[in-house]
Amino acid sequence: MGCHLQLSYTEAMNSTSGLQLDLLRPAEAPPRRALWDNIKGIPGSMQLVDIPHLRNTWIYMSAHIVDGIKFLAAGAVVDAARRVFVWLYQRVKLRYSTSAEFVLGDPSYEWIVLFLTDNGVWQQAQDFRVTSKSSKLVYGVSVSADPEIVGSADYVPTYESPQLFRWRRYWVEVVRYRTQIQGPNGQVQQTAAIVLTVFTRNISVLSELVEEAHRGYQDKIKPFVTIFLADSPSFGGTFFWNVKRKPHRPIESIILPEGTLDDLIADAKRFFASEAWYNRAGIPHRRGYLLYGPPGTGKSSTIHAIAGLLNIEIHSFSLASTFMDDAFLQRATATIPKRSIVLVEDIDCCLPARDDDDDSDGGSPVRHSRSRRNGVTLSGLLNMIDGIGSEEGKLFFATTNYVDRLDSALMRPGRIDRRIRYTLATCAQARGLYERVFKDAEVDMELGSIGDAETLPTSGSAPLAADLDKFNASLSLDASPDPEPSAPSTVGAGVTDQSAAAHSSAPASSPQRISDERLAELGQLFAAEVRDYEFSPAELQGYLLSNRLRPIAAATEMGAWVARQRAERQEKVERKAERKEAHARCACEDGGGPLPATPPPVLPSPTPTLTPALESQLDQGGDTDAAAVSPTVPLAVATTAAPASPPLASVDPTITPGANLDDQPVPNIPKPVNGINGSS
Ligand SMILES: Nc1ncnc2c1ncn2[C@@H]1O[C@H](COP(=O)(O)OP(=O)(O)OP(=O)(O)O)[C@@H](O)[C@H]1O
Repeated sequence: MGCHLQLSYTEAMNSTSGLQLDLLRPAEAPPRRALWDNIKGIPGSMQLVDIPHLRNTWIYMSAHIVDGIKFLAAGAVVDAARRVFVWLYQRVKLRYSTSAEFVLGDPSYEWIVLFLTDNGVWQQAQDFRVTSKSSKLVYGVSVSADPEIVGSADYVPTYESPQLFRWRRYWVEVVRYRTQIQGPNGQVQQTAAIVLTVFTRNISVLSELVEEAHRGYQDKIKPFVTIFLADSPSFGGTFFWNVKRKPHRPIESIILPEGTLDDLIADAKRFFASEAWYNRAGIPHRRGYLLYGPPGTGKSSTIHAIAGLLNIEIHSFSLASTFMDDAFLQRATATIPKRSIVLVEDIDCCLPARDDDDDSDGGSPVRHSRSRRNGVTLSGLLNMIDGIGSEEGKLFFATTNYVDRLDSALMRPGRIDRRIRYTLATCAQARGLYERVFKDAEVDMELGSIGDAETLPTSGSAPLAADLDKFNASLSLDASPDPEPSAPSTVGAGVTDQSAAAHSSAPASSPQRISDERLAELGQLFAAEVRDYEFSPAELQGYLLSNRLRPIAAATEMGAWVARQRAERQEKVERKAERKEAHARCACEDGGGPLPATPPPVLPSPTPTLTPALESQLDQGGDTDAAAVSPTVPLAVATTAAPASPPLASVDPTITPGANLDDQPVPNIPKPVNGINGSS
């Protein structure tokens, strides 16, 4: 058996030589045991060993060993070369390059991503992270030509291996990597960073690159307002600003009493233009505005429109976030770049109400009291507003629905320099809103027809019907041929369907633009149905949008809508009063006392409200009350229907007209009716 093995092995040896030995398959190689037996000469097999065979074996093995050594040497050389190259590369990189890191969450990260996109660097990538887009700014790579699909997702490359590209005459290396960082409470946050290395010793090249990236970013986002939301916890001092973009809001789309916006914009522009003066005078270069009033009156919209007009970014804080605390506010504010808006919406929401103050220790009682929900204190908020981080050309905006909850320390000049009161819509605003929604609207005769049976109220009030008749008589659309007189048909509550007749003679379904005069007339008709300070602009906008394709019906049906709203409000008031009464009855039964008779609730109509003019006088000592610019509103308590206004004292006897608001208790703006005033 052993001999047979040896023989076959010998044959194999004879038939192979040199490099061919390498091709021997393991199956053809002699069993190791046989080789071992040959060499060691185990008794019993000694007689089988012959020298030539042993020599062949040695030749075979030495060939392998030599080959192995060759491979090892080659590997060592390659490895050494690689190490030398890396070493040299690192030296060159260190000596002849400058690097910068851009961390996700920092605004500069956005600049660089966009810069790399514009320079086509991403095009070489093969590995992407896809996120559904929340903004219209495309960072990623365009992958679809379908306009329905384009822009619906972001393709952000995720590769971690270095990429080289040429910028101007320099080579630039880009590496993007993902990492995790751990917060103080053990939370883990995923983050990413981009490292750019420019191969030059001239550091100004890198800063030029960053500046170019910033400029490109600003050009690209010009049509957008960028909003950085501080809505994630910070990790080891790193802040994660969640970035959102909104298209610019045209300033004309904000309908406020005349002069309000112009005044505010002029003030902000003056502020930015007078940095040198601030520095010379030793006054911190910052300015604070408080916009206050019921919900849906345009406070946030104003800020976004101003940010768009001045081309500045908004950094917004939500004080209600559970992770917010004083230290976060301070550090996050310090990261906000110069010439930005710092926005705190609903600034009252994290602070204890004034009523709570009484329980605190004297002096400035709420100064250190903690928010009910998180670690933000009034003291922390004040430091954020006028601390070092806020001094570099920043506009501070705060909004609130509950101005009377704010501490006077917050309202003092230097922190809040101007207060602007927002009210529910006046008739003039209602008209402006109507015209804004339907300006340049193309009206399909069919949809816009005033005589359309489906759009007309079937049981309209007489004044409405009369208005409609009057309006019908003058209704015609620009560029439409004069309607042929036709037999009038009666539709709805006695309204002549002249438009329907016009429709029958007009070319079917040819949208036509409403002329400005007609638009103004329709706007007037619309506004005539509402009272001053009865509905918020947001409510009116909601109604108008639900009739966006029916401008004429929107005007003519407004009366019905208003009637419905009033009925609903009255119903709510009654329900609320019933609940209160039931509650009181229960309490009396529990306590055993007699139940006092309560008069049935009546929805106050008209709703007494402080007019903007009155508010203006109250604010004279303060910097502003922009809503008061309207000189036509008399100093009185506005009533929504009664011709005679109740005396001022009936609203709040503590308010002295013309006095500085800071010297007075904050005026007690009448409680909203059914929550329409926003302060439920
Ligand atoms: N004065 C206004 N002019 C034009 N549109 C307005 C006005 N007020 C409100 N709107 C519209 O109503 C909606 C809500 O407005 P916005 O968010 O600015 O109100 P707000 O006062 O900030 O409300 P809140 O106090 O609830 O935050 C927006 O879509 C805006 O277009």
